[in-house]
Amino acid sequence: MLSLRAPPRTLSPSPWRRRGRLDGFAAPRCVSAAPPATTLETATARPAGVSFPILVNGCTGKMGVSVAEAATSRGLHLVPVSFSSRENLDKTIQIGDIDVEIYGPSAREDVLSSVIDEFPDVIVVDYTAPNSVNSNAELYCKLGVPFVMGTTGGDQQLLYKSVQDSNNYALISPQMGKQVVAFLAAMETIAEQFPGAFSGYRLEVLESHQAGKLDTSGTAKAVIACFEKLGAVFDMDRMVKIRDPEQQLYMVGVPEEHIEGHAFHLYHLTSPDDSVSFEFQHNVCGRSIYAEGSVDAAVFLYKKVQSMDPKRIYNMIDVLQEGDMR
Ligand SMILES: NC(=O)C1=CN([C@@H]2O[C@H](COP(=O)(O)OP(=O)(O)OC[C@H]3O[C@@H](n4cnc5c(N)ncnc54)[C@H](OP(=O)(O)O)[C@@H]3O)[C@@H](O)[C@H]2O)C=CC1
Ligand SMILES: O=C(O)C1=N[C@H](C(=O)O)C[C@H](O)C1
Repeated sequence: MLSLRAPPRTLSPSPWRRRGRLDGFAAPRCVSAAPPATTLETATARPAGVSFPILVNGCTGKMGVSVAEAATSRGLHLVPVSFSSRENLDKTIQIGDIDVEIYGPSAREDVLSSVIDEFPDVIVVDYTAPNSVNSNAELYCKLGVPFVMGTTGGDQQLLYKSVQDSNNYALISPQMGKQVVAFLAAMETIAEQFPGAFSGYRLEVLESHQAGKLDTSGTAKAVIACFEKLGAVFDMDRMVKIRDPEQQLYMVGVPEEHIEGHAFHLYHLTSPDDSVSFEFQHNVCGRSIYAEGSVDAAVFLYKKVQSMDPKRIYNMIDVLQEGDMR
Protein backbone atom coordinates (compact mmCIF):
# COMPACT_ATOMS: atom_id res chain seq x y z
CA MET A 1 0.00 0.00 0.00
CA LEU A 2 1.34 3.40 -0.96
CA SER A 3 1.90 5.79 1.90
CA LEU A 4 0.75 9.40 1.79
CA ARG A 5 3.67 11.72 2.40
CA ALA A 6 3.02 15.33 3.30
CA PRO A 7 3.86 17.87 0.58
CA PRO A 8 6.80 20.16 1.30
CA ARG A 9 4.41 22.89 2.42
CA THR A 10 0.72 22.47 3.08
CA LEU A 11 -2.20 24.63 3.99
CA SER A 12 -3.39 23.99 7.50
CA PRO A 13 -5.56 22.08 7.13
CA SER A 14 -5.00 21.30 3.44
CA PRO A 15 -8.29 21.81 1.60
CA TRP A 16 -7.44 18.98 -0.75
CA ARG A 17 -6.57 16.64 2.09
CA ARG A 18 -9.57 17.80 4.10
CA ARG A 19 -11.89 16.89 1.26
CA GLY A 20 -9.77 14.26 -0.41
CA ARG A 21 -11.02 10.84 -1.20
CA LEU A 22 -9.30 9.40 1.88
CA ASP A 23 -11.79 11.07 4.21
CA GLY A 24 -14.89 10.28 2.26
CA PHE A 25 -15.85 13.65 0.78
CA ALA A 26 -16.12 14.25 -2.92
CA ALA A 27 -12.58 14.86 -4.06
CA PRO A 28 -12.00 17.67 -6.55
CA ARG A 29 -11.40 15.40 -9.49
CA CYS A 30 -12.39 14.98 -13.08
CA VAL A 31 -15.29 12.56 -12.92
CA SER A 32 -15.01 11.39 -16.47
CA ALA A 33 -12.19 11.01 -18.93
CA ALA A 34 -11.06 14.17 -20.70
CA PRO A 35 -12.88 14.95 -23.94
CA PRO A 36 -11.50 12.83 -26.74
CA ALA A 37 -8.63 14.45 -28.62
CA THR A 38 -9.75 16.02 -31.85
CA THR A 39 -9.20 13.59 -34.67
CA LEU A 40 -8.65 14.08 -38.36
CA GLU A 41 -12.21 12.89 -38.96
CA THR A 42 -13.58 15.91 -37.12
CA ALA A 43 -11.79 18.28 -39.54
CA THR A 44 -14.70 18.36 -41.94
CA ALA A 45 -17.22 18.65 -39.10
CA ARG A 46 -15.54 21.73 -37.63
CA PRO A 47 -13.85 23.80 -40.33
CA ALA A 48 -11.84 26.79 -39.05
CA GLY A 49 -13.48 29.15 -41.54
CA VAL A 50 -10.05 30.42 -42.54
CA SER A 51 -6.98 28.50 -43.53
CA PHE A 52 -3.38 29.54 -43.24
CA PRO A 53 0.02 27.96 -42.55
CA ILE A 54 0.77 27.25 -38.90
CA LEU A 55 4.13 26.20 -37.50
CA VAL A 56 3.99 24.57 -34.08
CA ASN A 57 7.26 24.82 -32.19
CA GLY A 58 7.76 22.14 -29.54
CA CYS A 59 6.40 19.13 -31.46
CA THR A 60 8.75 16.82 -29.53
CA GLY A 61 6.59 17.67 -26.49
CA LYS A 62 3.05 16.98 -25.39
CA MET A 63 1.40 20.35 -26.01
CA GLY A 64 3.17 20.73 -29.36
CA VAL A 65 1.70 17.45 -30.59
CA SER A 66 -1.79 18.26 -29.25
CA VAL A 67 -1.84 21.70 -30.90
CA ALA A 68 -0.49 20.35 -34.20
CA GLU A 69 -3.23 17.70 -34.21
CA ALA A 70 -5.94 20.23 -33.34
CA ALA A 71 -4.68 22.59 -36.09
CA THR A 72 -4.83 19.94 -38.81
CA SER A 73 -8.24 18.86 -37.55
CA ARG A 74 -9.47 22.42 -38.06
CA GLY A 75 -8.20 22.44 -41.63
CA LEU A 76 -5.12 24.62 -41.06
CA HIS A 77 -1.99 23.92 -43.07
CA LEU A 78 0.59 22.48 -40.68
CA VAL A 79 4.10 23.52 -41.78
CA PRO A 80 6.09 20.29 -41.44
CA VAL A 81 8.87 21.84 -39.37
CA SER A 82 9.44 22.21 -35.62
CA PHE A 83 12.43 22.95 -33.39
CA SER A 84 14.13 21.16 -30.54
CA SER A 85 16.70 22.18 -27.93
CA ARG A 86 18.75 19.18 -29.08
CA GLU A 87 21.19 19.27 -32.02
CA ASN A 88 21.33 16.49 -34.60
CA LEU A 89 18.15 14.84 -33.38
CA ASP A 90 17.43 13.54 -36.89
CA LYS A 91 13.82 12.89 -36.04
CA THR A 92 10.38 13.33 -37.53
CA ILE A 93 7.11 13.47 -35.63
CA GLN A 94 4.02 12.05 -37.31
CA ILE A 95 0.95 14.31 -37.09
CA GLY A 96 -1.88 12.64 -39.00
CA ASP A 97 -0.32 11.99 -42.40
CA ILE A 98 2.26 14.79 -42.04
CA ASP A 99 5.90 14.10 -41.13
CA VAL A 100 7.13 17.06 -39.11
CA GLU A 101 10.91 17.52 -39.45
CA ILE A 102 12.70 18.42 -36.18
CA TYR A 103 15.66 20.85 -36.30
CA GLY A 104 18.20 21.75 -33.61
CA PRO A 105 19.07 25.25 -32.35
CA SER A 106 21.87 25.95 -34.86
CA ALA A 107 19.50 25.49 -37.84
CA ARG A 108 16.46 27.30 -36.48
CA GLU A 109 17.09 30.80 -37.90
CA ASP A 110 17.85 29.58 -41.44
CA VAL A 111 14.98 27.11 -41.39
CA LEU A 112 12.49 29.64 -40.05
CA SER A 113 13.63 32.22 -42.66
CA SER A 114 13.00 29.68 -45.43
CA VAL A 115 9.58 28.87 -43.96
CA ILE A 116 8.68 32.58 -43.99
CA ASP A 117 9.84 32.89 -47.63
CA GLU A 118 7.66 29.97 -48.61
CA PHE A 119 4.72 30.79 -46.33
CA PRO A 120 4.64 34.56 -45.74
CA ASP A 121 1.32 34.27 -43.87
CA VAL A 122 2.63 31.73 -41.36
CA ILE A 123 1.66 31.95 -37.69
CA VAL A 124 3.98 30.30 -35.16
CA VAL A 125 2.63 28.67 -32.00
CA ASP A 126 5.24 28.09 -29.29
CA TYR A 127 4.96 25.30 -26.72
CA THR A 128 8.55 24.73 -25.71
CA ALA A 129 10.17 25.31 -22.32
CA PRO A 130 10.41 28.21 -19.85
CA ASN A 131 14.11 28.71 -20.59
CA SER A 132 13.48 29.15 -24.32
CA VAL A 133 10.61 31.66 -24.07
CA ASN A 134 12.80 34.75 -24.47
CA SER A 135 15.28 33.44 -27.06
CA ASN A 136 12.47 32.04 -29.20
CA ALA A 137 10.47 35.28 -28.94
CA GLU A 138 13.61 37.25 -29.91
CA LEU A 139 13.95 35.13 -33.04
CA TYR A 140 10.27 35.47 -34.03
CA CYS A 141 10.51 39.23 -33.52
CA LYS A 142 13.77 39.51 -35.44
CA LEU A 143 12.22 37.70 -38.42
CA GLY A 144 8.88 39.48 -38.01
CA VAL A 145 6.82 36.31 -37.74
CA PRO A 146 3.59 36.64 -35.69
CA PHE A 147 3.46 34.18 -32.81
CA VAL A 148 1.25 32.72 -30.11
CA MET A 149 3.28 32.16 -26.94
CA GLY A 150 1.66 29.35 -24.97
CA THR A 151 4.88 28.48 -23.20
CA THR A 152 4.93 29.79 -19.65
CA GLY A 153 7.80 31.15 -17.58
CA GLY A 154 10.90 32.99 -18.72
CA ASP A 155 11.21 36.73 -18.23
CA GLN A 156 7.70 37.96 -19.02
CA GLN A 157 8.63 41.65 -18.90
CA LEU A 158 11.40 41.06 -21.40
CA LEU A 159 9.01 39.05 -23.57
CA TYR A 160 6.56 41.96 -23.82
CA LYS A 161 9.44 44.39 -24.40
CA SER A 162 10.80 42.29 -27.30
CA VAL A 163 7.41 42.37 -29.01
CA GLN A 164 6.87 46.08 -28.35
CA ASP A 165 10.31 47.06 -29.60
CA SER A 166 9.96 45.03 -32.79
CA ASN A 167 6.35 46.03 -33.46
CA ASN A 168 5.65 42.37 -34.18
CA TYR A 169 2.25 40.72 -33.67
CA ALA A 170 1.96 38.34 -30.72
CA LEU A 171 -0.62 36.70 -28.53
CA ILE A 172 0.74 35.78 -25.11
CA SER A 173 -1.18 33.82 -22.50
CA PRO A 174 -0.32 31.39 -19.71
CA GLN A 175 -3.79 29.91 -20.14
CA MET A 176 -5.56 28.86 -23.34
CA GLY A 177 -8.52 26.92 -21.94
CA LYS A 178 -11.70 28.84 -22.69
CA GLN A 179 -13.45 28.37 -19.35
CA VAL A 180 -10.32 29.07 -17.31
CA VAL A 181 -9.72 32.18 -19.45
CA ALA A 182 -13.27 33.25 -18.55
CA PHE A 183 -12.47 32.74 -14.85
CA LEU A 184 -9.30 34.79 -15.24
CA ALA A 185 -11.26 37.53 -17.01
CA ALA A 186 -13.78 37.57 -14.13
CA MET A 187 -10.92 37.84 -11.63
CA GLU A 188 -9.38 40.74 -13.56
CA THR A 189 -12.75 42.48 -13.68
CA ILE A 190 -13.45 42.25 -9.95
CA ALA A 191 -9.88 43.25 -9.15
CA GLU A 192 -10.32 46.31 -11.37
CA GLN A 193 -13.75 47.20 -9.98
CA PHE A 194 -13.28 46.43 -6.29
CA PRO A 195 -9.61 46.94 -5.43
CA GLY A 196 -9.01 46.23 -1.76
CA ALA A 197 -12.26 44.27 -1.30
CA PHE A 198 -10.28 41.42 0.27
CA SER A 199 -7.95 43.67 2.19
CA GLY A 200 -6.05 41.76 4.87
CA TYR A 201 -7.30 38.33 3.74
CA ARG A 202 -4.66 35.59 3.70
CA LEU A 203 -4.30 33.78 0.39
CA GLU A 204 -3.07 30.21 0.13
CA VAL A 205 -2.52 28.51 -3.21
CA LEU A 206 -1.97 24.94 -4.31
CA GLU A 207 -1.25 23.87 -7.85
CA SER A 208 -0.72 20.31 -9.06
CA HIS A 209 0.69 19.47 -12.50
CA GLN A 210 2.38 16.49 -14.16
CA ALA A 211 5.86 15.77 -12.79
CA GLY A 212 7.54 17.07 -15.96
CA LYS A 213 6.27 20.63 -15.52
CA LEU A 214 9.34 22.76 -14.91
CA ASP A 215 7.90 26.07 -13.74
CA THR A 216 5.32 27.38 -11.30
CA SER A 217 1.94 27.65 -12.98
CA GLY A 218 1.71 30.86 -15.03
CA THR A 219 -2.07 30.76 -14.60
CA ALA A 220 -1.73 30.65 -10.81
CA LYS A 221 0.62 33.64 -10.95
CA ALA A 222 -1.93 35.61 -13.01
CA VAL A 223 -4.78 34.75 -10.61
CA ILE A 224 -2.62 35.62 -7.59
CA ALA A 225 -1.89 39.05 -9.13
CA CYS A 226 -5.67 39.68 -9.19
CA PHE A 227 -6.12 38.59 -5.55
CA GLU A 228 -3.25 40.90 -4.59
CA LYS A 229 -5.04 43.82 -6.32
CA LEU A 230 -8.07 42.85 -4.24
CA GLY A 231 -5.92 43.33 -1.14
CA ALA A 232 -5.13 39.73 -0.23
CA VAL A 233 -1.73 38.97 1.20
CA PHE A 234 0.35 36.25 -0.44
CA ASP A 235 3.89 35.05 -0.01
CA MET A 236 5.01 33.43 -3.28
CA ASP A 237 7.45 31.23 -1.32
CA ARG A 238 4.49 29.56 0.34
CA MET A 239 2.92 28.38 -2.91
CA VAL A 240 2.28 24.64 -2.68
CA LYS A 241 3.46 23.05 -5.93
CA ILE A 242 2.66 19.39 -6.23
CA ARG A 243 4.61 17.35 -8.78
CA ASP A 244 4.76 14.01 -6.99
CA PRO A 245 2.41 11.48 -8.67
CA GLU A 246 1.72 9.69 -5.38
CA GLN A 247 0.48 12.87 -3.72
CA GLN A 248 -1.50 13.71 -6.82
CA LEU A 249 -3.28 10.36 -6.71
CA TYR A 250 -3.89 10.06 -2.99
CA MET A 251 -4.07 13.63 -1.73
CA VAL A 252 -5.19 15.78 -4.65
CA GLY A 253 -7.45 13.15 -6.21
CA VAL A 254 -6.15 13.34 -9.76
CA PRO A 255 -7.49 10.39 -11.77
CA GLU A 256 -4.67 7.94 -12.48
CA GLU A 257 -5.07 8.24 -16.24
CA HIS A 258 -4.38 11.99 -16.00
CA ILE A 259 -1.30 11.95 -13.76
CA GLU A 260 0.77 12.63 -16.91
CA GLY A 261 -1.33 15.62 -17.93
CA HIS A 262 -3.43 17.65 -15.50
CA ALA A 263 -3.68 21.12 -13.97
CA PHE A 264 -5.47 21.35 -10.62
CA HIS A 265 -5.54 24.78 -9.00
CA LEU A 266 -6.93 25.79 -5.60
CA TYR A 267 -7.04 29.29 -4.11
CA HIS A 268 -8.12 29.64 -0.47
CA LEU A 269 -8.79 32.99 1.23
CA THR A 270 -9.24 33.56 4.96
CA SER A 271 -10.32 36.78 6.67
CA PRO A 272 -7.97 38.36 9.23
CA ASP A 273 -10.16 37.14 12.14
CA ASP A 274 -10.68 33.66 10.57
CA SER A 275 -14.46 34.15 10.47
CA VAL A 276 -14.83 34.13 6.67
CA SER A 277 -13.26 31.97 4.01
CA PHE A 278 -13.50 31.64 0.24
CA GLU A 279 -12.30 28.93 -2.10
CA PHE A 280 -11.88 28.92 -5.87
CA GLN A 281 -10.89 25.86 -7.80
CA HIS A 282 -10.30 24.83 -11.41
CA ASN A 283 -9.27 21.32 -12.33
CA VAL A 284 -8.34 20.33 -15.87
CA CYS A 285 -7.59 16.79 -17.00
CA GLY A 286 -5.72 16.31 -20.27
CA ARG A 287 -4.70 18.98 -22.75
CA SER A 288 -7.51 19.26 -25.26
CA ILE A 289 -8.93 22.56 -23.95
CA TYR A 290 -5.51 24.20 -24.32
CA ALA A 291 -4.96 22.74 -27.79
CA GLU A 292 -8.34 23.98 -29.04
CA GLY A 293 -7.78 27.39 -27.42
CA SER A 294 -4.35 27.64 -29.02
CA VAL A 295 -5.87 27.12 -32.46
CA ASP A 296 -8.51 29.79 -31.64
CA ALA A 297 -5.59 32.06 -30.68
CA ALA A 298 -3.75 31.40 -33.95
CA VAL A 299 -6.90 32.05 -36.02
CA PHE A 300 -7.55 35.28 -34.07
CA LEU A 301 -3.96 36.48 -34.53
CA TYR A 302 -4.00 35.60 -38.23
CA LYS A 303 -7.11 37.78 -38.72
CA LYS A 304 -5.50 40.67 -36.80
CA VAL A 305 -2.38 40.47 -38.97
CA GLN A 306 -4.40 40.29 -42.19
CA SER A 307 -6.47 43.32 -41.19
CA MET A 308 -3.27 45.16 -40.13
CA ASP A 309 -4.83 45.93 -36.78
CA PRO A 310 -2.84 48.70 -35.06
CA LYS A 311 -2.88 46.79 -31.77
CA ARG A 312 0.00 44.33 -31.79
CA ILE A 313 -0.03 42.42 -28.50
CA TYR A 314 -3.03 40.36 -27.42
CA ASN A 315 -4.01 37.88 -24.76
CA MET A 316 -6.72 35.22 -24.55
CA ILE A 317 -9.18 37.57 -22.87
CA ASP A 318 -9.12 39.58 -26.13
CA VAL A 319 -9.99 36.41 -28.04
CA LEU A 320 -12.80 35.55 -25.62
CA GLN A 321 -14.16 39.11 -25.69
CA GLU A 322 -14.39 39.07 -29.47
CA GLY A 323 -16.36 35.80 -29.33
CA ASP A 324 -13.58 33.93 -31.11
CA MET A 325 -13.25 30.95 -28.74
CA ARG A 326 -15.07 27.76 -29.63
N1 LIG B 1 -0.76 28.45 -22.14
C1 LIG B 1 -1.36 27.31 -21.81
O1 LIG B 1 -2.59 27.19 -21.76
C2 LIG B 1 -0.52 26.13 -21.51
C3 LIG B 1 0.83 26.26 -21.39
N2 LIG B 1 1.60 25.18 -21.21
C4 LIG B 1 3.04 25.42 -21.20
O2 LIG B 1 3.62 24.90 -22.39
C5 LIG B 1 4.95 24.52 -22.16
C6 LIG B 1 5.17 23.11 -22.71
O3 LIG B 1 4.38 22.20 -22.01
P1 LIG B 1 4.40 20.62 -22.36
O4 LIG B 1 4.16 20.38 -23.80
O5 LIG B 1 3.51 19.97 -21.37
O6 LIG B 1 5.92 20.27 -22.02
P2 LIG B 1 6.84 19.14 -22.65
O7 LIG B 1 8.02 19.03 -21.76
O8 LIG B 1 6.05 17.92 -22.96
O9 LIG B 1 7.29 19.73 -24.06
C7 LIG B 1 8.13 20.81 -24.22
C8 LIG B 1 9.03 20.54 -25.40
O10 LIG B 1 9.79 21.69 -25.68
C9 LIG B 1 10.99 21.27 -26.29
N3 LIG B 1 11.99 22.32 -26.13
C10 LIG B 1 12.67 22.68 -25.03
N4 LIG B 1 13.48 23.71 -25.31
C11 LIG B 1 13.28 24.02 -26.60
C12 LIG B 1 13.84 24.98 -27.48
N5 LIG B 1 14.77 25.83 -27.07
N6 LIG B 1 13.40 25.03 -28.75
C13 LIG B 1 12.47 24.15 -29.17
N7 LIG B 1 11.93 23.20 -28.39
C14 LIG B 1 12.35 23.13 -27.13
C15 LIG B 1 11.39 19.97 -25.57
O11 LIG B 1 11.91 19.09 -26.52
P3 LIG B 1 13.46 18.81 -26.75
O12 LIG B 1 13.96 18.04 -25.58
O13 LIG B 1 13.43 18.04 -28.02
O14 LIG B 1 14.11 20.14 -26.88
C16 LIG B 1 10.03 19.42 -25.12
O15 LIG B 1 9.66 18.29 -25.86
C17 LIG B 1 5.17 24.68 -20.66
O16 LIG B 1 5.77 25.95 -20.43
C18 LIG B 1 3.76 24.72 -20.09
O17 LIG B 1 3.67 25.44 -18.90
C19 LIG B 1 1.10 23.91 -21.13
C20 LIG B 1 -0.25 23.72 -21.21
C21 LIG B 1 -1.18 24.80 -21.40
O1 LIG C 1 2.21 22.97 -17.93
C1 LIG C 1 0.99 22.78 -17.94
O2 LIG C 1 0.47 21.66 -18.05
C2 LIG C 1 0.11 23.94 -17.82
N1 LIG C 1 0.63 25.13 -17.81
C3 LIG C 1 -0.06 26.36 -17.76
C4 LIG C 1 0.33 27.14 -16.53
O3 LIG C 1 1.54 27.15 -16.20
O4 LIG C 1 -0.52 27.78 -15.92
C5 LIG C 1 -1.54 26.21 -17.90
C6 LIG C 1 -2.09 24.98 -17.27
O5 LIG C 1 -1.96 25.10 -15.88
C7 LIG C 1 -1.35 23.75 -17.78
